[in-house]
Amino acid sequence: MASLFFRRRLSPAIISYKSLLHGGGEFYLLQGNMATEASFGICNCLRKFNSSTAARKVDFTDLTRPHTWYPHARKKSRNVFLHVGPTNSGKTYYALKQLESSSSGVYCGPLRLLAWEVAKRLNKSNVPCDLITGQEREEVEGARHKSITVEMADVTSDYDCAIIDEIQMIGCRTRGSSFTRALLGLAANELHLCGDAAAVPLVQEILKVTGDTIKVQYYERLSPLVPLKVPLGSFSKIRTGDCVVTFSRTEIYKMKKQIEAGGMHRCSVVYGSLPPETRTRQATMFNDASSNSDVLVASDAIGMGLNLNISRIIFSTLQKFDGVEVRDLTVPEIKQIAGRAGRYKSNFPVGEVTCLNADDLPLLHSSLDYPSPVLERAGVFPNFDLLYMYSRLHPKHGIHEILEHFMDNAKLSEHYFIANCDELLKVAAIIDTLPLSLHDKYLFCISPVEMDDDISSQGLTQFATNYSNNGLVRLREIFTPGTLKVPTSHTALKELESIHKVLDLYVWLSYRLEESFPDRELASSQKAICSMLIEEFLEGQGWQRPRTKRLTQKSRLISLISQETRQKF
Ligand SMILES: Nc1ncnc2c1ncn2[C@@H]1O[C@H](COP(=O)(O)OP(=O)(O)OP(=O)(O)O)[C@@H](O)[C@H]1O
Ligand SMILES: [Mg+2]
Repeated sequence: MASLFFRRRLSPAIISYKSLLHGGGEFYLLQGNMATEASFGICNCLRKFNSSTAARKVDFTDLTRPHTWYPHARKKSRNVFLHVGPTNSGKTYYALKQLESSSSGVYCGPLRLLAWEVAKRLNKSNVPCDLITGQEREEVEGARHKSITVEMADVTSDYDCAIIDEIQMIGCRTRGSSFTRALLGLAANELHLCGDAAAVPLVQEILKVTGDTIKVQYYERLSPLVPLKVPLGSFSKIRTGDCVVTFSRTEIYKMKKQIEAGGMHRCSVVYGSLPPETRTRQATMFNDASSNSDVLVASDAIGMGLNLNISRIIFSTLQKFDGVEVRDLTVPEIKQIAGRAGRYKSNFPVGEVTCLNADDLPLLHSSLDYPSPVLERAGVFPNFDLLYMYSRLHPKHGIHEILEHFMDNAKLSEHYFIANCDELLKVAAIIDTLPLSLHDKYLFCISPVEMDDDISSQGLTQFATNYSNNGLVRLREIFTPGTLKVPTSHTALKELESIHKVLDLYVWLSYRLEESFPDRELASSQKAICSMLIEEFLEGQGWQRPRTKRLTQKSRLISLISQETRQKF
């Protein structure tokens, strides 16, 4: 972290000169683990950079050779294994076996929940494994393995073995570039890619220029998935092990209430804006046959790679609002979600899938029969070095203008598209009004903020403003510990979820600007309180409301933590 501060004080000329000399890997600034990957290509540009006329000729928006951005990986001839097949076919299981037997390695997952699951599994198998996500660093003594979210991939370290799970995400509009970065940048002797067969031709094309060897291994489902011919029709037919899928939180709570009103079942809920630790506990409760929750009501937050004890998936709708419009679910989305039913070695060896309404059945059936469309292009995004070098030629441009320029002018090869950065642009528009360095602006832009959530975006604005004014951001300037309460309404619940996001953002920033965001511990303990209060709300939502011993203890714990926190501050 000291290097961050060091770097902020360096003059731009020194940075470019040092990048020139070292050709990448020395500075640690970027997304995830902040590893910069100044490229051979960039280096070639930089060799000319001392001459300003030559610099002006360099086109930093040329992103046609992203494989050259990772000199460390290019020094290796990697053995790449593509494990592809339908859901629940043992792809991740096989790759993890290789990771477990390797001398050092990294698992890169698309979700925090999956990174947690893998770290837990490796540690349980006596393979010490660190957990690293944007907001967590859990280091285990003697660990030579890491389980991380893909954004955290370190492209400057050497690994014996690396896994990128759900590689088809390379085609994702927003996060695809993080998968491309890991694919091109991980310096591993063995690189295992798990996912949908739709990614095979694209990965093969992309890796033609890297000198790696590629083997493709196809997998079959380990247990059957049966599409039902009849719809569920009514919640009175809900059974233990069912998972009802719907896409808005309002609908999730409405359906939970309807199902529980029947008096036969108790529901866990999983959806995107619940704190991840709450999602895991809700899923664990549903998985645990001895708990009183036996039905799951969830959004597509359960859709990727997770192993749940689901017997039957019931789509309440096959449409979702994707932030821009209401649209039909895509074939891969339907398959991913349906694939959560009947997981191999779970309580339900045969999975079933159906819809609530008969009208949706034809689309469900045809989607399950249809192969996922082959991916044609992978996401790519300019790294900080490129943005920075470009900014040196256009010193008056703010980060918004720079990003827009890259979006409009990037040169790409036929296998790539430039990742959508609408969210970054929303932050950039606010951050540009503050007197911050490009690097700091970039950090705030890539931080995990949801700009459409008022509380979350206000939190970010406040953090950035205080940071810019004082260089120091104390959490209690915007948040009074000890004031959190169990929500009594859905509006209050939503507010608490947003407060959790702001605290999560503080923790994220504290890992990157450690001295300026010193209250990580307080933010983490308040985050834990938020999740506990949310869970208490969820427990109180049921058809029975037993004030169990566990609940009372939990309440006591909350008040203890609050007291402790109050004493501390
Ligand atoms: N050979 C095996 N022995 C025991 N359990 C296995 C084996 N193969 C897979 N499993 C178990 O089966 C379940 C599904 O496997 P896995 O998660 O690897 O599937 P996947 O193909 O990666 O699915 P998805 O596409 O949904 O991610 C997991 O719980 C896994 O632990
Ligand atoms: Mg998997």
